[in-house]
Amino acid sequence: MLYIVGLGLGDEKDITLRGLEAVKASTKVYVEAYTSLLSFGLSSDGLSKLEKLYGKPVIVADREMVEERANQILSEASESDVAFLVVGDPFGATTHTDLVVRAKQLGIDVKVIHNASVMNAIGVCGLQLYRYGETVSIPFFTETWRPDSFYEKIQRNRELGLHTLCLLDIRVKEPSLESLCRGKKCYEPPKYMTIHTAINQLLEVEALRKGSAYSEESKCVGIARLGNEDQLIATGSMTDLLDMDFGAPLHCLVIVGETHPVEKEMLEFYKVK
Ligand SMILES: C[S@@+](CC[C@H](N)C(=O)[O-])C[C@H]1O[C@@H](n2cnc3c(N)ncnc32)[C@H](O)[C@@H]1O
Repeated sequence: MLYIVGLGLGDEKDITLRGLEAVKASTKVYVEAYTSLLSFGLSSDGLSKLEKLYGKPVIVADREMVEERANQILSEASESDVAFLVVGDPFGATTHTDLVVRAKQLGIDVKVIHNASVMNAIGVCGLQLYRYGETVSIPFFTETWRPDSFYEKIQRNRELGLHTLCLLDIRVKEPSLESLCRGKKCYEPPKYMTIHTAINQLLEVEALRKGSAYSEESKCVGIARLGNEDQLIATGSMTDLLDMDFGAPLHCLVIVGETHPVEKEMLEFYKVK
């Protein structure tokens, strides 16, 4: 059996009882660490906390292992129970459907155990799922690479009066991730896009494209460390949010479309000023 287990967004305690049972029953445990990272995954004792709770070793599966060595994981799962842990939900934003399809094609039983995900950002600020358009990703700009395909998507959403959830880039220079999790010296720490950087990039693209998709005055919701004890939600114009310090990662941003009166009332609770 291949168990694909969501770990949730907070810390090691957010695994469900069902998920923990699956881990305990498994002979091998992998943790996928490239679509998102938990705060405990970043600390030097991050992995050992998991290993202590599960009572067994945990293998960090970086992007290369998941994409290129999936066969190894699948062949192990064809012989015994294997747990593949995913921060958030296995099908939240970056999905693991490929692994599920391949396992099913090989006749391996698959059980997915869900958990909270970045998709909870949709409702946490009081906006309604029905009123969201396409989600976008904002990649880090470099001197020579400034991709802006998110612009048309946001523009379309805004024309329809819909909200846009923006997921912000995480850059992990592998193989630093494993060494980071194991508390060894890490030559290049992962880079997480902040709400601040995302808004600056969004405004830069608007200034170039001049399509009036949004402006400095557009209402947004900044969400930091969703699902953690110190989660922070703040709503205001892009300029208001640029003046705020949202603190430690992870961050995401919602560009607000037209609001229902109840959504408006909810947003008032998170107003910056
Ligand atoms: C690919 S998605 C995460 C997928 C993950 N499997 C899940 O279900 O949540 C990664 C992006 O979501 C956002 N994100 C993830 N966790 C977050 C959190 N706890 N608080 C705020 N944003 C978060 C960040 O913008 C991050 O770069």
